[in-house]
Amino acid sequence: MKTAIVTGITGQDGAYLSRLLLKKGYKVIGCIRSHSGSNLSRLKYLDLLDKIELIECDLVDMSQVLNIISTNKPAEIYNLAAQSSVSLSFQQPIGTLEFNIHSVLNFLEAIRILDPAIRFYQASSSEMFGKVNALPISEVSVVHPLSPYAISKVTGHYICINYRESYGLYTSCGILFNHESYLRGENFFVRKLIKGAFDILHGQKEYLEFGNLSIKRDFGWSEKYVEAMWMMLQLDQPDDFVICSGSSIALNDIVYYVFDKLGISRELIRINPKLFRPTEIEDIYGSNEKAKTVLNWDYNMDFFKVLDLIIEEEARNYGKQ
Ligand SMILES: C[C@H]1O[C@H](OP(=O)(O)OP(=O)(O)OC[C@H]2O[C@@H](n3cnc4c(=O)[nH]c(N)nc43)[C@H](O)[C@@H]2O)[C@@H](O)[C@@H](O)C1=O
Repeated sequence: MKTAIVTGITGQDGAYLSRLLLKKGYKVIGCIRSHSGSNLSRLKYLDLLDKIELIECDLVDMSQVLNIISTNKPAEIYNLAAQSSVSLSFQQPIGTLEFNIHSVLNFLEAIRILDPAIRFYQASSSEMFGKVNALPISEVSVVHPLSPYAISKVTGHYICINYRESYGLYTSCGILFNHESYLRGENFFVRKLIKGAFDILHGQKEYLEFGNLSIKRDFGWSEKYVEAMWMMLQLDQPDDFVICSGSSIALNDIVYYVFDKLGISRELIRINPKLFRPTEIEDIYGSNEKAKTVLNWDYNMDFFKVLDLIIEEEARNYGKQ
């Protein structure tokens, strides 16, 4: 039985990836910040809590990273832990950069010292390409980060490439575009919209406030995206892959779709300039050609279908949690 360590296991992707790894017969070890302070609701929702092992580990503390690897001897490590909010990174640039960079570096140093055969997956991000100069984005597009979060992801990405090229480590980076589900945190746009719309339906909110809705993003379905993470680490050679749907949608159209579908008046959509970010990507979408041909990953979900699925799940669970 192979052991996989998953950092960020309490998040949307961590929960779905753990479920996938368990189905494939792995022993799954999750790194958490602390037993008392971690939000285990997603793992509980997917009924994974008694099937995985959770270990407290401060990922910016090298000795703890060395310890978790030497004790558990993983074959694969999936590094999903991060301060993942672009918006928060503008308020907490130092904390974001420190955590998102040092955690990667600690893992790769620990792997280099303890067992260079361990395969490492890094969660890179489409945000790395912020100031877009050509679309669609591919694995060789020029990076130009527009936020502290994006800078931290560019740095983590290149640390992985450098450890691959300099030390021969097996490091693969998944460059994931926005991907959503019912398990997405409520501070992210799509879940905020759908949960908020149900709050309006149930009389808990009078209206919803958003930032800039005139921009476009490439959105997909989280459960399919985590499959690509696992597929990457099964290749003979490490490599980097863009994981995306291949087209972008205007945020306005997403909001209208959800409000219209639930029969909520569009007049209850408010724009609050305070929610605008200092810098914003106007339009971005990627090419998943390499993932489809080299990885054999398939993706053909229309994002409005994804919205339908999240709405159905919200409807089933609203008020229960
Ligand atoms: C690929 C990337 O994907 C995610 O980052 P994100 O794109 O910042 O995600 P989000 O859902 O917060 O924003 C999506 C868009 O929606 C706009 N927007 C408008 N109005 C509101 C609003 O009211 N709230 C939020 N959150 N966003 C809003 C916002 O300005 C942005 O353009 C993370 O997983 C990240 O870790 C990652 O790597």
